[in-house]
Amino acid sequence: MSQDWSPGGDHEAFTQWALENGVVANGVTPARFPGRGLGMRATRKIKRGEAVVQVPTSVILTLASVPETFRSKFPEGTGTQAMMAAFLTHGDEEQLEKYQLWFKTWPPRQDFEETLPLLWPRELGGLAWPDSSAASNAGLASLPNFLPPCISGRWNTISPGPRTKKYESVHQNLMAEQERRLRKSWESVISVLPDTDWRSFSYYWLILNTRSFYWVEADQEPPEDRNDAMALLPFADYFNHSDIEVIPGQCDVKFDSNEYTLRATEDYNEGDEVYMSYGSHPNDFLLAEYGFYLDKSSSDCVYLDDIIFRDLSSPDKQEELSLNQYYGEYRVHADGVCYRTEVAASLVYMEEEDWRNHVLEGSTKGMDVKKLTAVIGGWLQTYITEAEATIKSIEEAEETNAVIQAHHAKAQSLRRRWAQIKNICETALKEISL
Ligand SMILES: C[S@@+](CC[C@H](N)C(=O)[O-])C[C@H]1O[C@@H](n2cnc3c(N)ncnc32)[C@H](O)[C@@H]1O
Repeated sequence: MSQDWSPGGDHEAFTQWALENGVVANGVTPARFPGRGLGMRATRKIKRGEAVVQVPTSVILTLASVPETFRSKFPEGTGTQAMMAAFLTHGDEEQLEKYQLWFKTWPPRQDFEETLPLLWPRELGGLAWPDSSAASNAGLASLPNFLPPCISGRWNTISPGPRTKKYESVHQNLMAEQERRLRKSWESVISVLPDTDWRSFSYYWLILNTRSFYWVEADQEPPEDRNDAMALLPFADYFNHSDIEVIPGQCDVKFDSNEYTLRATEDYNEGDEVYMSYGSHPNDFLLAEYGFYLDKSSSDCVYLDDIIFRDLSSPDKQEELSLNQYYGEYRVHADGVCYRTEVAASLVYMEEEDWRNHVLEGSTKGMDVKKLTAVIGGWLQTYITEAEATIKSIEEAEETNAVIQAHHAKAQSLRRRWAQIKNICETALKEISL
């Protein structure tokens, strides 16, 4: 009789294929974990640092696996993800034959539609795509915003402060960046292969987004855009994420021209789920990019930039922050706010000259802890008010809106995420008030 964690026939057949093709599984096997799909289960005690999976480069799927005759159709500068997703959509059966058992283990498109906000209905913050009933995203701004601001860039209770400078942020306004990347890939592919099917292409693009590993060919320099350094690794793509702290110098993943090696970053007992860390990502990033978030995570945080720039809206003050390398990326963790946030808060109440001397030379003239706490406390309270208003509006929509009712699990997931956000801000508020 099969146990409840048993992965099922397709996964067993694929595992057999992987082992026959040189993949080494050292104490781990694919298994089902409720709420996480497939993952890796320890078949014995595992010690931190042990190599648990090794994948030979002969079976990994990289841009180099895409035949030159296919790649050469695309203009220079076309992204790796776009070309690989196009190959998976169009590549001839013979070329892809050897991977068929692997492809059967991947989640269906329906799973992405359930879990990834960018494919959700517009009422829940999703976007218009070529297969949507809505032709464009016009009118989105008039709907209530249920997604966290780090994902949607939108707020219900405030207008974000202006940004007079550009800066790179990996964890804010996530959906706009995802949309930009996916649309760019789509446009470059249909310009070359106009008969490409959107649903297949976007499926493989999302498979690459959620299952790929960092990879650079042995003889090549790392590309400027990290997204161009990707490969799909059969079998290794079963690992689920946990917020494990990777000890510096003890890499959990390593590759060379022969193989990709994944090491355990913790001790495990037989029957435990063995995780890998996808990176120190806040929950909003995990939700937007991977379609899940963690109940507890020391990497979780939210950003105050939109709130802070309301109080520091003048171009002069923004110039001051920028010149001193303190422009943007203002984080709140449950244990308080980051130093950048404190520096920005000081600029609200200090004379500019005192602030500059403080930032550049450590002068304490003009500093006032009470005023600092009041400014930061006000910012955190603004976020808490937003969380409370959004939770209320999700609850109301669950009573009154048929679309939200039909997508109850998604609405509940957002409601729980907003409760986490409120808790982060409240805990941080207590910390700074001590
Ligand atoms: C690399 S795959 C891992 C294998 C995947 N669970 C499966 O069933 O094929 C990444 C995807 O697994 C899921 N996932 C990873 N870690 C998770 C976690 N801690 N909790 C819930 N889902 C998780 C998410 O759907 C994510 O997009």
